[in-house]
Amino acid sequence: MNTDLGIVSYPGLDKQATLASTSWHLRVIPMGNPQCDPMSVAIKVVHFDLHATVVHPTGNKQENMYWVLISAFLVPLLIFLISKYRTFDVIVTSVGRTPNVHSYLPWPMLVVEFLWDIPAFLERCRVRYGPVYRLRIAGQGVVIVSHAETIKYVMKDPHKCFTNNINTTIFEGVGGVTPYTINSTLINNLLSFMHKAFSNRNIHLLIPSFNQQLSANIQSFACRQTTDRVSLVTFVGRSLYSALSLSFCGPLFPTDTFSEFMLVDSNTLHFLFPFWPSSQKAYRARASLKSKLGVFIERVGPELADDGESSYSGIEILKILKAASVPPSDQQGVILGLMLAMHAASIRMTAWFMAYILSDSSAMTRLRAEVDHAIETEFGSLESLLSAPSHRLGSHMFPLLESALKEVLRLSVAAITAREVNKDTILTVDEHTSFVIRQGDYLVTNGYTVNFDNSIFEDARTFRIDRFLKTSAETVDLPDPVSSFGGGAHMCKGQDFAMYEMKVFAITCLRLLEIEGETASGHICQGADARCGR
Ligand code: HEM
Repeated sequence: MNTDLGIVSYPGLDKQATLASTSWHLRVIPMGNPQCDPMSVAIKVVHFDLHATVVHPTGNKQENMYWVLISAFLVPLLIFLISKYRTFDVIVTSVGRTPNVHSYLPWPMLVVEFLWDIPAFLERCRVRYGPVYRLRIAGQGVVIVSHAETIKYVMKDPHKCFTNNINTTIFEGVGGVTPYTINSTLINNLLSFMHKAFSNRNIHLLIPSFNQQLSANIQSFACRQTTDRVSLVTFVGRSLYSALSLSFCGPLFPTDTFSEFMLVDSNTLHFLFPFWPSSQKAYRARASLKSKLGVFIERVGPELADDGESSYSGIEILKILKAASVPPSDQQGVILGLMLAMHAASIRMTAWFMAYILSDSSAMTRLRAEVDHAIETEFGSLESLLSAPSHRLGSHMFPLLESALKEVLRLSVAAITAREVNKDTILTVDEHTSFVIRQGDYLVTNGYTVNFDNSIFEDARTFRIDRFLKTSAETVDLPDPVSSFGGGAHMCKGQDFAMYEMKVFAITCLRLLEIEGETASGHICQGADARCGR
């Protein structure tokens, strides 16, 4: 059961099947770091359990017991009953109409089945109904599209038939902003500000402080004078979260909000389906996080009154909100919504990257060789790499790393997004097949099918570090339309920075730390064969 539903970072079933079957230890040993006492750090163990951590990154024992009971008895029973008594019919078979997924059981059952395992549900329906089909949930029509070219068309939206309500849903539904406080003009202003701040042209303003914070955070994990175990997501997430928050919002930002943030992110969908059992936990985390953001906004008050441009983009965003008369309590919700975009996918994708290379010792060795070679021949030291312009970390310098990151994104990114249909339109799948899509329906693109399609990607379910490596000096672009960063007007506004930060995290770890996967029994894994905990 997967409850880790980040907005754009849903870890799919396939990775759990291949990587999550055991509990692992990650031994982190700083290499030649004069600030660390090698005797004390060599025994330190950072523990992560891919299944329990990435899928259930947080939660206390009582709540887990609750889930165990539900998982063990009620839910299997429910699923059994659904599959036994529910009949699926293709209601309309005439050309031009979408096949309807029809159930005689009430729609909440469909929602439970959907939330239970989204990729598996979508794949089951695709096999049964084809690349375009329609569900009804609480009276709302939802059309699912699982065809590469059609997804591309929806993202590009050349005839302006689809409206993207996701940002409003996130600000209001997840951030808790009062409905109608923010309009589409304000949202567009915020998005274009984010686009500018995180574009290749401007990230040089962000990266000196980000890189300094990040390498300090990574080293401080390795130098901890304790044998406490932390999860892989925590190791990656805390390091990235505080580095980006401080360089984006300034030194007054409350970095002690990481746990609350992760809880909110993991339960994103539960804000939209409040009946889900863990929703209350998410609501409490959100209240605590927003109250700390409220204190932060109060403390930066004098900076907001300053007419000059702040060196922190987060402060400029608060100025935009203030100028639009958004009340302080709603400013907290907007900031929370933007934080989800900034951190959620990057943290989880970087954690998956670490998990994949820890599972594949030859991939780790090749990456380390590439990093060492670049540092020794081109930069001289890690410090000078970290202060170099971002374009110097491009695919020409780190072709294997770039390919590895693209492969991790292909396998791990949530390839599902939604649009509202604002006028009747025809979706064409091929020259013989097209479907009428009705105004008022929601259209959901299912990119999982495309990412795991063997006719597009050979042996699509396997992690291949050099899949996107054409020659030693060149990487291949992800085949259209499988962009992990979306497409069209709503393409990810932080994609340049996202690639950069994942690279910097990987390079810093590969250069500074000796990292080994180790099974729970203490046996050090030697590549893919060892990863099932034998
Ligand atoms: C590996 C990391 C990331 C991935 C895989 C990712 C992926 C995506 C995707 C697929 C979308 C489009 C959703 C849609 O079309 O409905 C999106 C939107 C967005 N992303 Fe990212 N993202 C990442 C990191 C970031 C970062 C670091 C930022 C920081 C600014 C960011 C900011 C945004 C924003 C503001 C949007 C909304 C764009 C709009 O609606 O116009 N993302 N992201």
